[in-house]
Amino acid sequence: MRLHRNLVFAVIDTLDSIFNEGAYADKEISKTLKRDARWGSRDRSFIAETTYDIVRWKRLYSEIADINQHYSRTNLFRLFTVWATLRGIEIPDWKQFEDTPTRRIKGKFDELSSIRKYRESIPDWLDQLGEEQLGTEVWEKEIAALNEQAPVILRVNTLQTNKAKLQIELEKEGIETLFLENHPDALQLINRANVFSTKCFEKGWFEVQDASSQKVSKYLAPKAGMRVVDACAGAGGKTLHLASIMENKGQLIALDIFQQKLRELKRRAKRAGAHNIETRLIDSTKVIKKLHDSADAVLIDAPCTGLGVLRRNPDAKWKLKPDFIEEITTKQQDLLKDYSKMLKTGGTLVYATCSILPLENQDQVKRFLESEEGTQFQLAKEEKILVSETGHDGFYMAKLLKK
Ligand SMILES: C[S@@+](CC[C@H](N)C(=O)[O-])C[C@H]1O[C@@H](n2cnc3c(N)ncnc32)[C@H](O)[C@@H]1O
Repeated sequence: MRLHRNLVFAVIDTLDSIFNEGAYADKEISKTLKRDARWGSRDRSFIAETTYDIVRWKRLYSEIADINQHYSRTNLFRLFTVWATLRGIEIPDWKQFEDTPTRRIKGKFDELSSIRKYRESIPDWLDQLGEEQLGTEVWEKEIAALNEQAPVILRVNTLQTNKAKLQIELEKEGIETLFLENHPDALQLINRANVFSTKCFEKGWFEVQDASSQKVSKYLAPKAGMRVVDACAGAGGKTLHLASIMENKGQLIALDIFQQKLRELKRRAKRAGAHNIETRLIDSTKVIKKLHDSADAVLIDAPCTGLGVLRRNPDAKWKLKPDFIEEITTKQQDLLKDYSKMLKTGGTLVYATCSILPLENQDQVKRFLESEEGTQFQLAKEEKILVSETGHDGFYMAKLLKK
């Protein structure tokens, strides 16, 4: 592979924003990809995948390249050199690479590979927490699986089409897919491709959504005609799925504390042809109080560490801080106590996270059931999904019934 100057510079600029300005990798990569309309699909995937790789392996590569914290442009080129050398890519004789030692990279890689925190490129505190929470054997498998690239999975929008038709139409647009066993609405791409530029996407025939995430709305299993609340709806990944399960019938109330996310949800709902969604911004406690004792089903897709989706957001390894764990677990418990009040007697509550840590999952549900607010609920079932066992994102979901 020959390295092209403008693509390598695009990677370095993107890393600079992510490591030095706190930008989110996915957003920064999308921004970079808009920079040059002449870039073809190979160029774009080089930029995206190389950036993600270097973000994912930041600690390991920094240790190999002897970089302590400061990510100057010279140091970013050093990280790039480690990435390229480990892949057997020849380093060009540009002046930016003059100070980047290529000798000993492979030797240092082998040496560091015996130490988990370097091999898996993870901060000490997170490595310890993962081990404490899951046990050594499970954690080792899980963190290794979380460092792999995730497949692209689509959810067919059954309001517009069906899986077989979508597969045929995508094939006509040059995109081959597979059905996934036990995931009735899912199609997995055989090769990565920019699905957002397809006609099928424009027509609202699918959304990109991991297979584990697709299980959450099915877990709630709302019926057409019900009143359903998606309490942490964000930009609506699960709301749109709920609307299609409800066949556009009944009332689906999507809540969030960010107006901007709800605006994006509305835009996506229009494309998907989902007509039964009403968005409401939580700007005071009144919004929730008004809904007390009124819903047949409530989904709390809670904010969390996102440790189950590290394959897609590897920068979370560096952005998460130990203090956040306490903050987020307190918030999750408050959400369970406050938002469960929206359910009617006999209603169904699903609590879900994209985390693999018991302290955000089963421990939260147990604590809730032992609290005053939780006495009216009973646990019907729960499911823990590990990437190492399923190949799909790490998730947790619990179904609770209001007595
Ligand atoms: C895991 S994300 C939701 C993802 C979304 N359900 C989806 O499937 O695309 C959690 C969401 O909770 C929202 N959130 C944070 N605090 C909240 C609160 N107090 N009440 C409601 N939503 C909140 C965040 O803005 C974020 O959109």
